[in-house]
Amino acid sequence: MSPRNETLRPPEGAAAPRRHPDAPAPGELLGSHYDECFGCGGGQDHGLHLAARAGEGVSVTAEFTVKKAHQGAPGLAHGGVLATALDETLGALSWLLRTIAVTGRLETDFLRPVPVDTKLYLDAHVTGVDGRKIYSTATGRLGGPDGDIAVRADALFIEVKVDHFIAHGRDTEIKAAMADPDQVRRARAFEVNP
Ligand SMILES: CCCCCCCC/C=C\CCCCCCCC(=O)SCCNC(=O)CCNC(=O)[C@H](O)C(C)(C)COP(=O)(O)OP(=O)(O)OC[C@H]1O[C@@H](n2cnc3c(N)ncnc32)[C@H](O)[C@@H]1OP(=O)(O)O
Repeated sequence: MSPRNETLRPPEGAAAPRRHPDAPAPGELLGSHYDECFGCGGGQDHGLHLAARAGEGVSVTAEFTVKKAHQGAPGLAHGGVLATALDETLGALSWLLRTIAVTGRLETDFLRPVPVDTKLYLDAHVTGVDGRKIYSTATGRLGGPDGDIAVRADALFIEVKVDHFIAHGRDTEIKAAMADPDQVRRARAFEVNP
């Protein structure tokens, strides 16, 4: 499905996505980029605990089970939580590019309601790269990786350096992250030239 919004379509001359030679192998679990991340971190009780795996090329798959804490309407997932699942899955593509990137735009289509306790099967891939701009798309399906599409998104991520987080993050958390060798290792795993 091609993006409905022109600004999310890779422009003429954009480069084809290129998997970094040191990217995790297809099938490898990517792990969390930050333990306190609401999308993928183990340290957030009500977080999504989304688990992503490297796919072929510049693609990932991920799974997320909707919990009681994620409701909007009775027994149904909140749309913002579903958008977060898509955002997090798209963010995981950074591991394959070995580029740190943040979401600039995220356009989400909600096609079916998603009940509590449902497992959402997500996949995402990069569609093109234009300088710092990374174009990508994701879907979330019900029942299995080939099930009906419940949600989909097109996105534009923008490449940033670690300095982006150091400049904008709250001091307490940045200091703690910088003092944690495991966190520094994870940040470096995203960057070709840290
Ligand atoms: C050692 C300790 C340190 C810790 C390290 C931790 C490691 C963590 C590792 C990995 C983290 C990954 C986390 C993933 C989590 C999931 C994803 C999220 O939810 S991310 C959060 C939500 N997003 C934001 O908070 C962005 C907020 N926005 C910004 O900060 C800026 O706007 C930013 C960086 C996106 C761009 O600002 P500019 O000043 O750098 O660059 P400009 O010139 O404005 O944009 C560059 C190009 O992109 C276009 N652009 C930018 N934003 C756009 C937009 N919204 N729509 C269309 N185009 C846009 C511009 O038009 C420009 O294009 P032209 O080069 O002129 O062609």
